[in-house]
Amino acid sequence: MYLTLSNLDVRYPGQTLPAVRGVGLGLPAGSIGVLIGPSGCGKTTLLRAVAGLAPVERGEVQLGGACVSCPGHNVPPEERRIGMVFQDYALFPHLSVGRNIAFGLHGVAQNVQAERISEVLALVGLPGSEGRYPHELSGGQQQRVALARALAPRPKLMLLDEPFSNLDVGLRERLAHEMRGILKAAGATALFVTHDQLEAFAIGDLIGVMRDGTLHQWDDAYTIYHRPATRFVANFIGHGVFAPAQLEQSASGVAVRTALGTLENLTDCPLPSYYENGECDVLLRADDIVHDDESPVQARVLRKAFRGSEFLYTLQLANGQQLQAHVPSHHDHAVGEWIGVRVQADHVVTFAREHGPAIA
Ligand SMILES: Nc1ncnc2c1ncn2[C@@H]1O[C@H](COP(=O)(O)OP(=O)(O)OP(=O)(O)O)[C@@H](O)[C@H]1O
Repeated sequence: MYLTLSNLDVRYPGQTLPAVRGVGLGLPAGSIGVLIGPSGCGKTTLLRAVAGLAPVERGEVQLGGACVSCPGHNVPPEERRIGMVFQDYALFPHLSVGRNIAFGLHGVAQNVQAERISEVLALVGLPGSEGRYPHELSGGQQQRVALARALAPRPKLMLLDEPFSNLDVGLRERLAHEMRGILKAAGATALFVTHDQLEAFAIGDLIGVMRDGTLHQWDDAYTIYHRPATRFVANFIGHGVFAPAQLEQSASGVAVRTALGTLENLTDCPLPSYYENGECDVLLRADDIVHDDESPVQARVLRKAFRGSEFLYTLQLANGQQLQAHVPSHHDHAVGEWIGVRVQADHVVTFAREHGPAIA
């Protein structure tokens, strides 16, 4: 691993509880990790701790095989060789683009500096922009200059904290893809903070879902979505419901009985063999529920949200259980109508029964 965090606690002075607690993760060289979670869960604090800008109380930060924050040993932020990009661009308005980028290259011979500036400007898709000024650039262009400036000194690690949050939605989505391409072309290892899950999926090789200072899961996007480690992750990412289910032994192993039929471990997602009284909740994602006129199971349309290519239907079974389903938008059913549904899930994920919110 290129960046390793072990059992990290970060506590601000005067606070009784650490803002980050017991966080461990590993980021391979050249990979992009994304931290996502509700406001105040500690994403920025974790990023700042990696940079050496927030007080680590316990645990370790290793970067490129060397310890930068360990008990009794703390490398100062300016010696960690970390590049940072924040939401507010932070370009110097009175300096040209070239001079802004040169700022991170002090001590470098002028001709080498000029070469590197033109190289990183080309990398971020703004070749030849050395002489322009920040006020002559759009928000997205300014953010790309900020990225070029952070990349110019060839940092060991890039930290990006909600770099698109000041941009409008369409631009954010495009820039998220561009940003991934740029970081990959630069061979950078990066840790990125966002609260937008589509942005996280677009950018991250690995995604960390945080809550209340703890890291609930650190995995690739597919695993986070299809095999959430906790109810919180299941709830926070994507749409779906927790449906009451009963664990039972079947001829081929363990299965769960639900109001929509019995589900077995269909692929590589083993079902636990025990829950108290066999009672559990199964996660049914909106894309696990298929609209099928032939199905004997009927559900009533409670709500519908048009999403272009599909509707997100909120449905209710005769027993009152709610479901959500993504249905191609040419199946335009009215609220109150009964439609046939069945489960088509490749992953069966269960959690201990909890009488919390039914909609994930
Ligand atoms: N300098 C500080 N001193 C004391 N407490 C702080 C400080 N900075 C942040 N906190 C607290 O630490 C917790 C985590 O904050 P942090 O900014 O890391 O969360 P976040 O997940 O990045 O939130 P957001 O998505 O809103 O930016 C919050 O409870 C916050 O109030």
